[in-house]
Amino acid sequence: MMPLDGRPILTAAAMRAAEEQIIATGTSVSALMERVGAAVAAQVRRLAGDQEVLILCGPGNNGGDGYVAARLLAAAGQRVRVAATGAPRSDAAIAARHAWGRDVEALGAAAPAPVLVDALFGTGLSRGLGTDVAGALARLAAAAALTIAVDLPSGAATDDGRLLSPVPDYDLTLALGALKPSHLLQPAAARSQRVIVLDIAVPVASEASVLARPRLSAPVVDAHKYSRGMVAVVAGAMPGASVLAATAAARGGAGYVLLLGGASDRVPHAIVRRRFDAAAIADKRIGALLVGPGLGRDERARERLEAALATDRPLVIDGDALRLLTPQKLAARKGPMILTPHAGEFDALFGADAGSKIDRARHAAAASGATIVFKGPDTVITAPDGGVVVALAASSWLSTAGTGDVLAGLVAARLAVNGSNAMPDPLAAAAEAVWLHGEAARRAGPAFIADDLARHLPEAIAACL
Ligand SMILES: NC(=O)C1=CN([C@@H]2O[C@H](COP(=O)(O)OP(=O)(O)OC[C@H]3O[C@@H](n4cnc5c(N)ncnc54)[C@H](OP(=O)(O)O)[C@@H]3O)[C@@H](O)[C@H]2O)[C@@H](O)CC1
Ligand SMILES: Nc1ncnc2c1ncn2[C@@H]1O[C@H](COP(=O)(O)OP(=O)(O)O)[C@@H](O)[C@H]1O
Ligand SMILES: [K+]
Repeated sequence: MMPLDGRPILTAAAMRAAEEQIIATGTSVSALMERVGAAVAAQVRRLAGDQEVLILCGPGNNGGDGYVAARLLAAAGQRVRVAATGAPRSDAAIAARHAWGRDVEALGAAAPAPVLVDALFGTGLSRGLGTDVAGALARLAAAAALTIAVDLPSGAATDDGRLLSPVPDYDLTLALGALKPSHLLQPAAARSQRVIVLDIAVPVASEASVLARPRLSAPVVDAHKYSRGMVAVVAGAMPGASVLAATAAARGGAGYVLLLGGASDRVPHAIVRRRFDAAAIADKRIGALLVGPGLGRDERARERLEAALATDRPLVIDGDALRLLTPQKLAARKGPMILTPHAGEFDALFGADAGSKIDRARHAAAASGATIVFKGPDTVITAPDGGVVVALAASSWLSTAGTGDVLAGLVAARLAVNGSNAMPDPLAAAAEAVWLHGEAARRAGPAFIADDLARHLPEAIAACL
């Protein structure tokens, strides 16, 4: 099965536009539905074996896909029943219902089957399911051994990961033609164990794609410690955080890591310690200057942040520093910047507006001129020029103190390494860091602490060489 890495992510409107393009070139909606139904039926047949299949059909084209799949499964000898919310409404779904030609049970009265296929609602869902429909779906899903959603779990909005009504757990979602934001954004993404994209020969393109394993290279043959990429980490009130970040920067591929102004004595010997002063952070060899982890929010923190902003060095801004800034102030600064907020820091800096995590991160990048790593179980990376990368769910064991400091150090390392070869590409650097962070967490297994994570970074890098 094709991996999801690097695949485009389309909103409901973009998917509809792609479908309309195909329809405009002479493919009918029914022909497209036949293609979808066949692809769905093939997956169901592969997984169901000789178990009975119950397909739930809604009123729109998602339901139409269900009727087509039912007909093709029955023709192939599969035991299959159909239950529906009512009569189909779209022309293509009406035709598909007619072609099925067999009994259609009322959803509320339908008996369960071991394999449940949800073709109730897809990208056309406009509100939560009624309580009767949601209740029947929950009952039938709970009684099934295998649950499969066609395009999207019914009740999940397409574009922002919201659940408009209660959504049961699915073993598999068959995304039609392309991934939609809710296949990656929480809480909707967590409703399905797996997602497979079915190719329905609709050409799809998008500025947004799934985070892919980066291709990295070993240092060039004549590399030296400064040419490899130099990171300077500004320390502050909580020295442990800056040590975690500096350690991650060193293990994340930087050739030289400076820790400026830290009070901790438990620092790896490879990390060079210096007093913090304006001259130290203006060093032209610094490929990325990190400010924020453990910085504090006192007067000294403000001074250090101001000094960092005043340099022309590529900047990574995390943690406390994000609480001391405004988007306008960032927009006024020249030079590459990457911000790594979690949800609380994001809301404080950019406002707790409504909208999808992707749209909010996109607006934040445009408003600040910085690349944004909007962290969480569904990390979204956006660049001011519109590029968007969304990470697949990483290990939930990352929800432990200090892993954000590790990520910030890693982002700085990748920015410095990336900038030592060419013009820095902050989006690529941030994407590399998020991927390596997730991979290190996967390799660290359960119940790791942030200190352990940095130790797994070299293995994660090795997987990209
Ligand atoms: N477009 C194409 O060419 C192709 C699309 N394909 C497939 O179609 C899917 C999109 O189809 P779709 O646009 O018909 O929407 P769909 O998700 O079936 O539901 C819309 C219907 O439900 C209704 N409705 C909405 N919410 C409701 C609620 N809570 N409770 C009750 N009713 C509700 C809504 O009416 P409303 O009441 O909102 O006016 C409307 O009648 C897509 O996911 C893919 O599976 C493929 O076959 C390839 C070709
Ligand atoms: N449930 C989760 N699943 C996957 N990744 C998570 C989860 N919770 C947190 N993370 C990741 O762990 C890191 C936590 O960062 P942050 O909240 O800044 O923590 P801290 O400030 O303690 O270092 C981020 O990279 C975030 O994306
Ligand atoms: K569905």
